[in-house]
Amino acid sequence: MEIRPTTDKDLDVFVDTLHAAFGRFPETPAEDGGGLWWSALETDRSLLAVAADGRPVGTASAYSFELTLPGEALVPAAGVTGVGVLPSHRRQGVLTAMMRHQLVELRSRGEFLSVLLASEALIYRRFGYGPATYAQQLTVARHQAAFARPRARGTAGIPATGSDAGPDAGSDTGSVELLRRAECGGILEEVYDRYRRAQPGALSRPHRWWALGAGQPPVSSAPRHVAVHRDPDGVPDGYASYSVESNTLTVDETIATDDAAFTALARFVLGHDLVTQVVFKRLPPEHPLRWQLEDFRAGQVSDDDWLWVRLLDVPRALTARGWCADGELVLDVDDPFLGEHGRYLLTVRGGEADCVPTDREPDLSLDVSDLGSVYLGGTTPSTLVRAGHVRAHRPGAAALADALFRAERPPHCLHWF
Ligand SMILES: CC(=O)SCCNC(=O)CCNC(=O)[C@H](O)C(C)(C)COP(=O)(O)OP(=O)(O)OC[C@H]1O[C@@H](n2cnc3c(N)ncnc32)[C@H](O)[C@@H]1OP(=O)(O)O
Repeated sequence: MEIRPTTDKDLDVFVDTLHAAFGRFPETPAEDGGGLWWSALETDRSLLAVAADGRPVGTASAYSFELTLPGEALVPAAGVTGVGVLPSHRRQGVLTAMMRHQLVELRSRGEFLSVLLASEALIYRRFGYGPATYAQQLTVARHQAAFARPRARGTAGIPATGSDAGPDAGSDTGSVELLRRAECGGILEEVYDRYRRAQPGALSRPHRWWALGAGQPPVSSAPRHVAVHRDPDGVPDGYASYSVESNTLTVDETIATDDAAFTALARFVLGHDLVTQVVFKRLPPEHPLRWQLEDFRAGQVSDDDWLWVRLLDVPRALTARGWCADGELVLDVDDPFLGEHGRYLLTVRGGEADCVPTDREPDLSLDVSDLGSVYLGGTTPSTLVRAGHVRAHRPGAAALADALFRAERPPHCLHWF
């Protein structure tokens, strides 16, 4: 078997093979050639696994994204996608060969992080990926959707997300306008881009995604209503893209650059007539919306992992992010898939880290996939110690690691790719 890069000429074969791996058929291409999820594929980052008889049997690709790290650091990240192996060739090591080829190639491009959304949770840990961000689906019965009066006294103004004071749900001084997806793509792109730069765990949505309508709504051009929130000066600062079917209003995503805009948008969709429930997809864990409702049980929550993270260069990755607490930690990191092992002294001072090889006794021993899980601050190291996956070599090591790895706000990603 050979793993080879693709060119534009291979796109049809790539798409065909990938669909066959999922047991599907490629949708009929739109006349203008856009709007399909694979239209944003980067052929120079795509791989085909070809069997000895010349037949393509596996695919893997990657997008060029920017990932926001804690401390609002924007770094390049490879978004692994389009992974599939024909049912006739499974469990013969095709994926393993493609993953190895891909990781080596990413490193040769100078990349130090790769991320993916896993179709199944059992596939990617062996390749060094760990779940790092989580998303919640909140289903609210509309008859229970009354908002509580904020209990904080003396709330002045409407602070930005992540500040300590909460927004007064009733004091929005902005406005909500109802548009169609087809008429507000530019607004969505601009608001999303502002939001993602300040949100740890968020991925960029390259302009070509919006231009092609690639991916899922509201990036795709599927018909959607869009509630656009504007600040008192008329500047868009949030949106909720939604559709209504069988008395259920489903919000694809609610993007807001502050809590007040989010609250206004939530009020807007929860106030929709002839709807019995509102489903908010892909909310960040611990989102305040449940707390804002009078009836805490009005919302039903289901949790899912979202972004999986893989470190390709531990010192570079650890020095690239910002840090909220000072301290020193010795990490002993095992990377069995790449046959590597390293021990690093992580020193954090004033929000920045230094990370160098050391032979000091370790504080924590962990697999690179577990380092991926804690990297963005969405999983505490102590959880993985308690689960038996990370070894703490001294009392207090896990608590120190928790304090160090915490992000200024829980990481969250809702971009589908
Ligand atoms: C980022 C994305 O694109 S996610 C999309 C992933 N693709 C899909 O889910 C499409 C449907 N599935 C497939 O195409 C294939 O089953 C794949 C790609 C998941 C696996 O490809 P394969 O070539 O069979 O994997 P490979 O033979 O290299 O397996 C490596 C190991 O992973 C294990 N493994 C692979 N897939 C799975 C799975 N779905 N569940 C559990 N274990 C798995 C294998 O058992 C094997 O274990 P071993 O080393 O202990 O023997």
